Parts: sequence; structure tokens; C-alpha cells
Amino acid sequence: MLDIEGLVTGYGSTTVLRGADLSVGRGEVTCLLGRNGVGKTTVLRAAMGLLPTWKGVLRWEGTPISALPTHRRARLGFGFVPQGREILPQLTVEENIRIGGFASGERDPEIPPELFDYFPDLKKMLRRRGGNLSGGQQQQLAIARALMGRPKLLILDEPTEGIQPNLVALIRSVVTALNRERGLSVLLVEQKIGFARKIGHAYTILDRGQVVADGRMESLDDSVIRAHLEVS
Ligand SMILES: Nc1ncnc2c1ncn2[C@@H]1O[C@H](COP(=O)(O)OP(=O)(O)OP(=O)(O)O)[C@@H](O)[C@H]1O
Repeated sequence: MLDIEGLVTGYGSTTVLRGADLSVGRGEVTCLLGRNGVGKTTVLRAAMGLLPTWKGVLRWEGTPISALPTHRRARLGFGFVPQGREILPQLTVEENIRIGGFASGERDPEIPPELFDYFPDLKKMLRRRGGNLSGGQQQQLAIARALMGRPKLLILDEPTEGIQPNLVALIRSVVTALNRERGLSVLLVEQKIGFARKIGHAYTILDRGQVVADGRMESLDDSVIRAHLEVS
């Protein structure tokens, strides 16, 4: 579905990704893993078109998309939940969700009732300000907002960061349900190996801007973790 080949990009004159390769299969959850600062968020931002592709090719269902701006990628079916969630604190929960519909080009987006099948808590707090929600509630809100664009691929940057353990389980069950019931493909950056193992079908490990290991999640054994993920 999404294929990234030989991606080189960075910030200003600093190269961060030095030829990264990654694929997300249709209907699969792929976890992008790696130590702090190796370039995981940079991969997601380049996939969304928030950073230019300096070298390499990004393909969506076989078609090159490297030159497309972010809003065109959103219309193709990319949904993005950024690190830190980026909820608008002064707007209500309902307004924050509807913004996801504007982003995909709708003039007066209505929230489909079935969205709340996945987020019953949000339904009870539609009039509350986004800034008054807990981290876990904001994460649900950010996912709901991304779903308003009816994505085929959901890209999540550390969805469990700063979230209480009981809500981590909730986020996992929501993402798993969206994957199983709606066939949504998922690319997610994660620091918690246990979470990645439970949620992912495949993994890719990044180190210093390059992919150093990838495969099916069952093959992510302790030797791979020791070599590439534990702090040495
Ligand atoms: N806006 C920016 N301007 C300049 N350098 C940046 C910027 N954002 C990130 N970097 C640098 O790019 C490198 C990769 O950062 P990135 O956020 O992609 O890593 P990461 O693997 O997602 O890290 P973390 O797990 O800490 O979120 C780091 O050295 C970081 O300092």
C-alpha cells in the first residue's frame, strides 16, 4: 500500500534519513521502532509530505507520490495523528473532531454516529474544551479527528506517550478494532516493545537514519531488540 524506497531527507543542511526503506502492507499494522532521535518521526513527516523527499521514492498503491503536497495525500487516504496530538485546546471536542473533515476537503463535515462506537467516552464530552481532556482522552480525540478524513492508512506517532496504563490498553483495542473491522492499514511509531508486539503484524527498526532490521512481528526476538533497541 505504502512503499518508501531509499528515502533521504532532513532539516536545513542536516541529513537525518540516509536511504530508509519501509513498506506498509494493505490491512496490516506496521510498527516503526528505534532508539530516541534515530529519525522515526522524520519518516512519518516525510510520508505525510510535511518534509520534502530529497532523494528516493514514495509510492502509494504503486503510484509515486513524493511530489504531492500534504492535502493531496490526505485525499488519497492518509490520516495522521502527530506526536503530542496537537489538539486545539480552546475548541470543543466536537469542533476538534470536525476539523478532521475540513482537512480532507469537506465544507460542513458531520460526525458519522458510528465514529462513537469506537470512542464512547468522547460522545459524553462533546461540549468540553479539548485542552481540559486527559492525555488518553486527547489521544482518542486525535484518532477520531484523523478518522474524519476516512483514511485508508492511519499514521500514528507514539500514541501511548504520556498515557496511563489502563488507557494504553484502550488505545490498543481501538486501533486493533479499526484494523480488523474496517481494514484500516496502520503505520505507528512506538517506544514500548510490548505494545508493538501486541498490536503489530510487521516491524521496521531504524538506526541513525537507516533501516537495520525488519520482518514479521513474530521474528522480533530478544537478540534483535538487544542489538538495535536497548540503550547500549
Ligand atoms: N525541526 C527540526 N529541526 C532540526 N532538527 C530536527 C528537527 N526535528 C528533529 N530533528 C533532528 O532530527 C533527528 C531525528 O529526529 P526524529 O524526531 O525524527 O527522531 P525520533 O526517532 O522520532 O526520536 P524520538 O523517539 O525522540 O521522538 C534528531 O537528531 C533531531 O534532533
